[in-house]
Amino acid sequence: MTVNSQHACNLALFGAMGDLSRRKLLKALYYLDRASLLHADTRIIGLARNSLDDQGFKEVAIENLQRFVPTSELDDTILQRFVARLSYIALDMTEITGYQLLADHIAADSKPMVAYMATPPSVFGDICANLDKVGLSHLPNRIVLEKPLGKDLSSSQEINDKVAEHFKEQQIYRIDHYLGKETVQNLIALRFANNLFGSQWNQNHIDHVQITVAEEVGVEGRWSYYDKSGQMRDMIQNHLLQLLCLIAMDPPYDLSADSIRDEKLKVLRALKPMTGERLSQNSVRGQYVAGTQHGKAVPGYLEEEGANLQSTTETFVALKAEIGNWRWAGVPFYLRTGKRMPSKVSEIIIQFRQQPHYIFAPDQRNIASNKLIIRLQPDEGMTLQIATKDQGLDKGMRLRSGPLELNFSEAFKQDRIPDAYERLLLEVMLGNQSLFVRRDEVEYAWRWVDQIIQGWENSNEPPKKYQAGTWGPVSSIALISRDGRSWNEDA
Ligand SMILES: NC(=O)C1=CN([C@@H]2O[C@H](COP(=O)(O)OP(=O)(O)OC[C@H]3O[C@@H](n4cnc5c(N)ncnc54)[C@H](OP(=O)(O)O)[C@@H]3O)[C@@H](O)[C@H]2O)C=CC1
Ligand SMILES: O=C1O[C@H](COP(=O)(O)O)[C@@H](O)[C@H](O)[C@H]1O
Repeated sequence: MTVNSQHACNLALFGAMGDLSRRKLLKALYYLDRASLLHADTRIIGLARNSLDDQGFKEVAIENLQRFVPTSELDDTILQRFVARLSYIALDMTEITGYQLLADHIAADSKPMVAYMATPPSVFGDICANLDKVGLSHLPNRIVLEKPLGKDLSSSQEINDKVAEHFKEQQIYRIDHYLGKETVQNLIALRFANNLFGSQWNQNHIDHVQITVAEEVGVEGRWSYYDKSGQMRDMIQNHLLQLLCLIAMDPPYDLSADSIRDEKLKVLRALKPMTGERLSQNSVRGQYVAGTQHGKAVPGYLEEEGANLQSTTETFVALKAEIGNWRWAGVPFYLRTGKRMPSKVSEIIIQFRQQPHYIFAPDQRNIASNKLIIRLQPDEGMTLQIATKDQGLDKGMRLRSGPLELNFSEAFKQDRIPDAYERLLLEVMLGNQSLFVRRDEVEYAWRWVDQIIQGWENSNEPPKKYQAGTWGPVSSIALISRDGRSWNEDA
């Protein structure tokens, strides 16, 4: 890709001293510079409360890049070029003082401003209002909003309303970092560039879909945020529903942001409500207790730093979701995600149906169907399980299941797969909204998630306990085995 003058911008990084900025965003920007994807005129203005000057911020950036970028990838010439782009403004984001400095700082040139809000959502409204007051809310300026966008539909609407008073939808880039993962974008290529899959992608050929996002980490010192959220709001409402949409959506008219987002929205609207009997049968919530991971003892959720012993927040969710449309009628989507699982695995399993007439040995039925395993992380790639004849004169027509394997790093000789934030920052700078979530998507996702949370709260049932280092409560196994199916064991 070449970087032309249209890609130059003034990136205003609100919350520049926070964890996300220090750990992920500065690093992603450095890698973009290293890949020659930052225009020579692009400037980065850090904004936070700490009283620092430009030099102090440059030092913070260097210190964090030295910490988070492997030494072999930290090139001194690029590092110097990168920090030369940095400047800093100290401000309280809720006060207008400081915004005029920002406006003056960037007034001298005609580059668009990208305001990245790596801050709590409680200040999004103030930042937007203040940017507007100093004349920075016009097109082509854009804003980037970090998650979480509210804790339910109404709080999300409140945030979106405040932002919308000052910025138009085409200026707003809502982050779901899963959409920036290379392998997640690859779902679009897989489905719409391969007739082999495209032609089979419906209820005639697919038996069911599984989406697993298992994390090894616990709450990592984020108790005060996480306990108000839980795995449903933290992971299902955004990341898993976005994955489900990319798997289930109809082919978009083209690759434009709104064509893709229109199709994703239709899926969210077609999700069958989860209430009453359907909710109790088709959902499991869990909370981890002390256990072991990789042979090491780890604490339970209620023993984590800052824990409230009464908490009934879920750290694991399994769901059987159904999509009420022609393509997916009768095809369950099993979703599961949890913290403190045995390993970090994000994968999507497409289990194809068997052929209509079966002619092989009765004990080999389970081999005679295809399974597509899409590994999002780690070890990004795909495996298609296919049935072949077992080799050898003595085998007769015995079947054997074997993998057709595509490992992205090996196949494409990539030394590193770019982090999601690199892709997302680049797309914002290019002004492409395809990998960002539109307001109506966020709100339909909340509608579906809210009724599940409401149902759980009404039932008064506490989450089921599971030991850290296991795949979740046993009832999550029952949820799928009741249908005569099982979670993919290769996870
Ligand atoms: N950290 C992560 O890995 C992820 C974070 N996010 C989201 O990104 C956002 C930022 O997260 P994170 O970096 O972890 O949070 P931090 O609390 O570490 O950083 C927030 C930053 O915003 C600043 N800030 C907050 N209020 C004000 C204010 N009124 N005036 C000036 N500065 C202010 C803080 O300054 P001060 O320190 O002075 O308060 C700090 O620099 C959150 O919405 C979070 O949910 C999303 C995904 C992952
Ligand atoms: O948004 C979030 O995502 C992370 C998991 O992201 P991944 O890229 O490491 O899979 C999760 O741990 C965190 O709780 C959540 O807020």
